[in-house]
Amino acid sequence: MSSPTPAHCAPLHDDHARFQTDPQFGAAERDAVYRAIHTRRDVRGEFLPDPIPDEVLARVLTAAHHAPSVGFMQPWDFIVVRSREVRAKIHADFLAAHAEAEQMFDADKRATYRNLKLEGILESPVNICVTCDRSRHGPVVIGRTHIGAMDVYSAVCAVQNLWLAARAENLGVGWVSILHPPALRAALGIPQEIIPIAYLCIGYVRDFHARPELEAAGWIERMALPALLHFDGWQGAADEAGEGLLDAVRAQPSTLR
Ligand SMILES: Cc1cc2c(cc1C)N(C[C@H](O)[C@H](O)[C@H](O)COP(=O)(O)O)c1[nH]c(=O)[nH]c(=O)c1N2
Repeated sequence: MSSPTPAHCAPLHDDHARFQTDPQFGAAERDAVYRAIHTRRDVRGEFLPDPIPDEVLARVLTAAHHAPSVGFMQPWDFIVVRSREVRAKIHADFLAAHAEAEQMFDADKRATYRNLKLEGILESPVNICVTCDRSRHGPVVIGRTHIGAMDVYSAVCAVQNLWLAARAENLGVGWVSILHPPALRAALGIPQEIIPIAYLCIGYVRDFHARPELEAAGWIERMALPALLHFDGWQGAADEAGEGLLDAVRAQPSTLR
């Protein structure tokens, strides 16, 4: 199953045109992007074992690689993990970390926490570890001169691109962070100077949940966006323009609230 070069890429690669020749999104394209954003889910328990075709995974990884990055640093690497043996090591570490994590919550929440499905390391056919090379392109990076964590934030942008592209490919992704970093490093042979950013499980799914699973489980609800909007400063109240924006936010479909 080969796919043609996407139309929006062709002019750039063929003529090295300076500007995009077809820059405007139509309504259907816009809606497709929002659909990917709003229907993306963190997938844990719904994975199917079906293999992911190489060309599909290649598109998803290419999307990740086209994320924004500070100073165009592209600090990421992607470790594609298919080996059951390697995944089993990481899963064993998850079980240990998960048991420790349970004890960190208040006693009345422990039983709920214990019963949450929080990973699909063995059920998903592919795991991907996204890393950050903090020294890539040397010590001084445009945009990271005063806020050192910008390289890490850039690697997270790659994760989000991957997650959304995967959704558009009908692939589920689950981020697993209940792991001991030294164990993850050891299982994957990650050098000391490289930071593991995200351990992701990826695969086709039986279903995508309609809502975040933590919300459905009564753990935490989605917060109301108007309560998170500030105007001209943390303490700022909405003026007339602000009220207009708040009304527009409140008019968003109720299914998104
Ligand atoms: C940095 C980071 C780390 C984690 C997560 C996310 C992010 C951004 N999430 C997924 C998280 O629980 C989920 O995104 C929210 O609950 C919202 O649900 P949806 O992603 O909208 O389905 C996550 N989920 C999980 O089951 N185990 C985990 O260890 C983690 N870790």
